[in-house]
Amino acid sequence: MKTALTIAGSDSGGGAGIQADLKTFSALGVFGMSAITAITAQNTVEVRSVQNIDLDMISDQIAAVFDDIGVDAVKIGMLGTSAIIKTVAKSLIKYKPEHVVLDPVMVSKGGHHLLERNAVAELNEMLLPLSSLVTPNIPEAEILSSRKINSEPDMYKACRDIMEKGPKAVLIKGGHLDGDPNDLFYDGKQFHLFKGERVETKNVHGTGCTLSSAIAAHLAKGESMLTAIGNAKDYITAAIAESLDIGQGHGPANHFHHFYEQVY
Ligand SMILES: Nc1ncnc2c1ncn2[C@@H]1O[C@H](COP(=O)(O)OP(=O)(O)OP(=O)(O)O)[C@@H](O)[C@H]1O
Ligand SMILES: Cc1ncc(CO)c(N)n1
Repeated sequence: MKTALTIAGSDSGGGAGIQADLKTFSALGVFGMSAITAITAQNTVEVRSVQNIDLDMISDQIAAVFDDIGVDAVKIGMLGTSAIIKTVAKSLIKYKPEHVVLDPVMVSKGGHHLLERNAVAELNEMLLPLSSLVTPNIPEAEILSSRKINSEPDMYKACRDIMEKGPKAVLIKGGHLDGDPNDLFYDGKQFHLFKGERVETKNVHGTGCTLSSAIAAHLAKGESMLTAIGNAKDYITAAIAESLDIGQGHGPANHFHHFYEQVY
């Protein structure tokens, strides 16, 4: 069986972070493993508190998985601090996984900072060069490219800027712009626009986590980058279309709607 490792934060509410990633891996038939970087007390409304995990514990979790089981693809989510970024970068340099999908998580939907503001330099310098694909949303792409993004043409310019930081490819998610949520891919040679159709719902908690872990799962199964992204885009669109109206805020994407239909 193919395996995927998520290096990310825990969301007690189950909609984002490690929990979203493991649900996605399972739904796509890949064996999911985790290295937890931080624990958040979180629900559909807010992040109440955050506890970062000790650096040694983070690198031990990663080493335990690589030394024994092996990893076909890595997904990286919330990293919290520049010290955690450095720790994860060191592990990636040691184990050299073939596929690394980096979701540069910075701020939660409710506005809570999940990455120290001064850690962006480390993200750029240490992790982007180790990534097969980096998947910023619009605000994250603005920070990584130091450029305002108000339209699709701006996304093309930001893709070029972000590629200069050294990832093998970039996918800017268009969900935060008006209109249909189209995501723009660039690998330094070709652009590809992955077109979406906007689902009118507030239940979009964890959609970025889900998209990046779905890409990692499809890469783990041996698909090419463009095929993996296309399949992951179909997966997140269906998971948003069937998203769950639980909690008072942004409800989560639904990974198992076929199964849930039977048990409602
Ligand atoms: N309302 C929507 N309908 C359909 N697709 C959407 C919608 N909103 C976002 N998407 C798509 O979902 C994926 C995730 O994008 P989004 O911009 O929501 O990520 P994000 O902001 O990083 O999410 P989060 O921080 O909650 O994890 C992208 O493919 C995007 O185009
Ligand atoms: C733990 C965690 N990771 C990522 C996100 C994405 O917004 C979140 N809300 N929480």
